[in-house]
Amino acid sequence: MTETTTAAPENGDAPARPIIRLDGVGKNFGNITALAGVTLSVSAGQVTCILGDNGAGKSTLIKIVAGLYAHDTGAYVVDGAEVRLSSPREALDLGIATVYQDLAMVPLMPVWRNFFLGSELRTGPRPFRRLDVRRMRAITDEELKKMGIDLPDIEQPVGNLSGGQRQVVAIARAVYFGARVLILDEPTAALGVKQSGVVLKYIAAARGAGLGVVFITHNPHHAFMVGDHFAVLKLGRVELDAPRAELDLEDLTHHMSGGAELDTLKHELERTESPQVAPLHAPAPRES
Ligand SMILES: Nc1ncnc2c1ncn2[C@@H]1O[C@H](COP(=O)(O)OP(=O)(O)OP(=O)(O)O)[C@@H](O)[C@H]1O
Repeated sequence: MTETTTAAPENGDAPARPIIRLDGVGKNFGNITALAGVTLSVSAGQVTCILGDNGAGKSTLIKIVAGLYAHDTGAYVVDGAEVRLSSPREALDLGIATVYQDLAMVPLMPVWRNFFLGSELRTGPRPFRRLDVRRMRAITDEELKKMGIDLPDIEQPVGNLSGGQRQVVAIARAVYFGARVLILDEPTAALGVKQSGVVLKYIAAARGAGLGVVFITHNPHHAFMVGDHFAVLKLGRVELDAPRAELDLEDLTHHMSGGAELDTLKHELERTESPQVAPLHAPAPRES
């Protein structure tokens, strides 16, 4: 296989204690079971990919991890202690940051302003405190450079950036504000090949900075470029849970494309082609 990968090197060391562990987690909405018995770990310096089709339960899972939903069953463990989060703020305080697809950015505001959105730095004595524009610009510039992101002008509105660049700014922002776990909700879903590559590169950079990354995606190719561990969700359950060493891109694609179901369907179709089914004949020409 010629696929280039940027996965973490396997060094044979015993894995460190995970930052996050879900143990048999379930969530119901009325009589709909969105998740059931989900067990999953996220460790520092590792990219955990969560794949699944529409309705598989990916959003519900990240909303539990991000503190938006409380789980109904099982345990959510952070740094070895069981938690029950009741807001995204609590998740952030534990170092768990989520970058959603819509990114929560203000398109007309400059890049540096979006970088500090909601956590602006201020200067001067009360009650005359004002935004510390100089320091926010300098930090944004420095942090983007640290991640290897080269934007020509951090004064430009964030809406002028490409989708991939905006994702990358959001990743750098989460790293700067102390994330230990970064949850990325389908960051490459709306992007072309080149822009997806840019985002995948910075997912690898976040892992390189020691973060535990949870990468939600529909795309097994993207997952396999950066993933250290893969979980495929199906109808709310973990259908496949494997470290990189135990599978290849073909296995992952097979699982994602409903490979097992397609195999069954193929066999059923073969059986249907039996002699009981009368062959079709062209109607005899009508006599005039
Ligand atoms: N707030 C809700 N109320 C009722 N049912 C819900 C709610 N949120 C999710 N569900 C149901 O739970 C199941 C899992 O949905 P979820 O959105 O987590 O899947 P998903 O994998 O993120 O799908 P997609 O890729 O389409 O976003 C689906 O059957 C969905 O209809």
